[in-house]
Amino acid sequence: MPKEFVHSIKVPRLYKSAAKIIQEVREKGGSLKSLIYNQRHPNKSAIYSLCVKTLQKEGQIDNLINKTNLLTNEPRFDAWLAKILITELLWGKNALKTDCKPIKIILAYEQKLREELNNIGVDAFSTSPETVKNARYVRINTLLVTLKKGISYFQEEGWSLIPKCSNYIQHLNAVKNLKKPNFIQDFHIPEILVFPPDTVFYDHPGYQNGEIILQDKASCLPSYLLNPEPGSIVLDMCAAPGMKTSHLAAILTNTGKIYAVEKDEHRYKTLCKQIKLTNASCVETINKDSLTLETNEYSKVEYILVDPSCSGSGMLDRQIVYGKEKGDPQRLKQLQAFQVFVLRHALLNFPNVKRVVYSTCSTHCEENEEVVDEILENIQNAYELVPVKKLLNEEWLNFSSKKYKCSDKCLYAISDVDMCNDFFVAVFERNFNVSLPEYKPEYKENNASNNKVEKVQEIFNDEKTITRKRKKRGKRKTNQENFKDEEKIDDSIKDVNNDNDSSQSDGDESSQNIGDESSQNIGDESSQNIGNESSQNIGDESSQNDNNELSDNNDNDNNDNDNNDNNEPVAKKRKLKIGRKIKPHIKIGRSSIHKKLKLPKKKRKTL
Ligand SMILES: C[S@@+](CC[C@H](N)C(=O)[O-])C[C@H]1O[C@@H](n2cnc3c(N)ncnc32)[C@H](O)[C@@H]1O
Repeated sequence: MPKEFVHSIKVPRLYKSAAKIIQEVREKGGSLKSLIYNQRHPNKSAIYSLCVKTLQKEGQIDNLINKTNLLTNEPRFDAWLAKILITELLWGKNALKTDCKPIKIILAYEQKLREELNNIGVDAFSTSPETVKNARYVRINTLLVTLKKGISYFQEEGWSLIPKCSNYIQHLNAVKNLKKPNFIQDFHIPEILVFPPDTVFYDHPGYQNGEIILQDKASCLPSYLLNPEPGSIVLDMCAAPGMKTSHLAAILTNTGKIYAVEKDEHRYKTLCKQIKLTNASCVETINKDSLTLETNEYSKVEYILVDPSCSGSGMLDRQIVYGKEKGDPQRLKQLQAFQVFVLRHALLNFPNVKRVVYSTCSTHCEENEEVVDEILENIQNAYELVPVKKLLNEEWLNFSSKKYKCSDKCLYAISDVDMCNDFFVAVFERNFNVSLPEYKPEYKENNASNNKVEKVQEIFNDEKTITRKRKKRGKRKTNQENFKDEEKIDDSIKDVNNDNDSSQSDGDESSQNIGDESSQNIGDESSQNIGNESSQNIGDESSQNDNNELSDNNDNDNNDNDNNDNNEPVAKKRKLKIGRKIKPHIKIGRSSIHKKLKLPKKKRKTL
């Protein structure tokens, strides 16, 4: 081929996509997993491992770029693509084989880069932990397939179920040492199966048709601890993308009712898809701000889940991108104000609620113990904060700090110990002998963000009082008036929420999905994976690329954006053969928790 044609060889799509993604993550704070799922690339796992590796090595790479003057000498070189290609060159296997111009440039710098890398040392400038490796959790969706059948599918695929352990510490050891082909049932939540970290289930037919859900154990704990009895009425106040809602529906065996409320319109659509995919027929989805729910209409609610927007600092995915975050104090205060506000609303405005669970995927006490402490002041004795240790038969290891009023009654999941995401859960139980305290907004003078939320709360309360008075007088608000009220509340709270939503979408189960792949790739196997997958792709993709330039360019344009918080592409309608639908749900032993939570059968009328 004549020389002049060489420059027309395109950069493999894998590298272009990965470069675009890390640019978005760094410049716009985008969620790594969402961005990857929004790609149409056939090998998301390869893109993910390449992006993760690049983000982890970013400090080193920046240093190498400076020392070698790469971008000064090549001013037209895209800096993000340079980072991706350097990663592939230095930490990939047999990488950078294509003859396109950017790759040729990087190869021309290879010797310098390697020399400088030796000078810098391996661990210098590393931005995030490289050893993040959690187990892979699969929740069997008992609304579509029995647990027994779900287990047997994996066994038929060559997996081998190892026996359950007799205590939690033994279980954790078993999970730490889990190697293919072994898997184990979770110690606490029977419908969760635990696989070795380097297991990929994205292409599993059961995942595609909703029979298995890739949900981290930590994210299953809130619904498990809320533990609504079949037939009861549940309110999920912050529902999208619906992982916990669908888990709750499974716990209810699709009996009773779940009101799943989601404020964000886009996320609401994802919620609806997830509910449909998982056959959670007892769920009624509501696209609304749960703070503006007309509580009279939901007066029969017995259980509430409050899983609000949070910093998401406990998510492995975030830790990969940002390292272990200290958290910006001002932002944490804003989040806290919002979290207190929603939780207080749940506890004090639904007269028949028996139990409320509050959860975050945050490691910050500002979003956890401090929220619970503030709430404890408000609720007086109308609720008891239940010691989670007891609910879990003493089989748990990490709890909230004793230096707070909530003491060690709340649960912490700690990734290094519990082999799942970091999570916080508090369980409140109603004491029907004490009437609910009046719901009064507090005004905090020295805290701007709190003021903002308290102001919203005041508006909200004023509106409620007006509504009540109007109702007493037999007057209903016009739709227009209602709309204006919502707007007012919305505007005031917008800033607080906007902040949260980007992070909270990373939050939750995210790690369970691509997260798992990340972990599978990060550790020892990372370089293997990057190497294998990317070099495999170079050839294929560049040839694909040559023919498909348009689709390549439109990578981000025509996406369905089906991803949820976990970045699971939900609602894939393809019906795959595995696992014929099996109607009813098997019985799962939750009686121990029910026994622990001795709830009065008689409900007192309050409010
Ligand atoms: C942490 S995510 C919830 C994850 C969800 N529970 C799950 O397990 O899939 C928080 C969600 O709450 C929503 N949200 C925040 N403020 C809300 C409000 N006032 N009313 C309803 N939804 C809200 C956010 O848009 C976001 O989708």
